[in-house]
Amino acid sequence: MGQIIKGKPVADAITEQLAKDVEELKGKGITPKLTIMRIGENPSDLSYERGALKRYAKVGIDTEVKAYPENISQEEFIEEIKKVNEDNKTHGILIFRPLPKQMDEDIIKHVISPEKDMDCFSPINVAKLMSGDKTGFPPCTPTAVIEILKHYNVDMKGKNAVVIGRSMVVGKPVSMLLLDENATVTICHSRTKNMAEIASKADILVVGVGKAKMVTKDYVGKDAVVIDVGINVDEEGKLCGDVDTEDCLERASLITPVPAGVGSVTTSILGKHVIKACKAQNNL
Ligand SMILES: NC(=O)C1=CN([C@@H]2O[C@H](COP(=O)(O)OP(=O)(O)OC[C@H]3O[C@@H](n4cnc5c(N)ncnc54)[C@H](OP(=O)(O)O)[C@@H]3O)[C@@H](O)[C@H]2O)C=CC1
Ligand SMILES: Nc1nc(=O)c2c([nH]1)NC[C@@H]1CN(c3ccc(C(=O)N[C@@H](CCC(=O)O)C(=O)O)cc3)C=[N+]21
Repeated sequence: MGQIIKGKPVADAITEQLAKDVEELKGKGITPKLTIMRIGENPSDLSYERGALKRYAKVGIDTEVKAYPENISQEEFIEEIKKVNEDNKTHGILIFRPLPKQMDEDIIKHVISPEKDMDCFSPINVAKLMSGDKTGFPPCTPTAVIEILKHYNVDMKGKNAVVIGRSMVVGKPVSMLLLDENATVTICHSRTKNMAEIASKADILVVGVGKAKMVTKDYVGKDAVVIDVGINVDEEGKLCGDVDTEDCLERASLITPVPAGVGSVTTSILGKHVIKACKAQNNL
């Protein structure tokens, strides 16, 4: 019988270090600041925002939310990003994605300043992620996956890692980060054949698909570690992941739950990025 591994202890360990880093910066007269840019009122954006505001109030990271109406034009939004880029008090920027349909992400991604881009939106940070350059900012959720594996002492070196999903938000970046940890990585997607068979060969299975409880025990090899990135709502309106946790527990060794899994670590990684940006911008 496997064990459920929660995100909270991981998030708490990171937050403890964050509080120390903030104190040190404040001793130098610097207050780290994050500006969140949100368009509309998407529930999953609001959930992330709530989590971030709560955590940063505790550690002392100044957090400003700039909320815009759903129908803001691309031109206006670009002007707003430029203003925040130039705001000397702001060290980090988070723009919630996906953006509404009147926006072209392939245009907007070039506007955000790479030094302030906390979630790998800028092509500069994407390139740094691909080349393993540690001066950039990898996206927070994939980084949270790696931090959870490290926290629970899961050895990645030489292990078979299977990632289901290939988006720029979850699947592709988490695959690159696993590769950096010397795992042997296989990426599955909607056209993959025999997916359960491939997945069941994994020592580490990372799932970011967006399909409630899609991953059942036939995807899970004996004693595999399963990381569930999905955030979905089930038939009863409850939050659930992409993994059928109950079903998979009999074969897996460790499984992250949803809620209280990867999502809760994402906000602490974002805080870590803000500190890193703040230090870099102050030549520390
Ligand atoms: N915990 C957190 O902090 C976060 C959680 N999430 C959650 O993670 C999940 C994934 O998000 P995101 O990557 O943005 O989603 P996208 O919809 O952008 O990507 C989904 C990926 O899954 C693949 N896929 C879809 N259906 C299947 C299937 N039946 N079999 C195999 N692969 C499939 C798609 O393949 P193809 O490319 O072929 O279409 C695609 O690569 C969502 O539930 C989202 O809510 C997202 C961000 C943060
Ligand atoms: N550029 C960008 N990057 C993202 O990573 C991104 C995004 N846009 N848009 C929205 C989605 C959603 N998302 C969540 C992150 C954490 C929680 C989280 O902390 N969840 C808590 C519950 C928090 C609560 O609801 O109070 C939990 O799972 O336990 C939720 C959702 C990141 N996303």
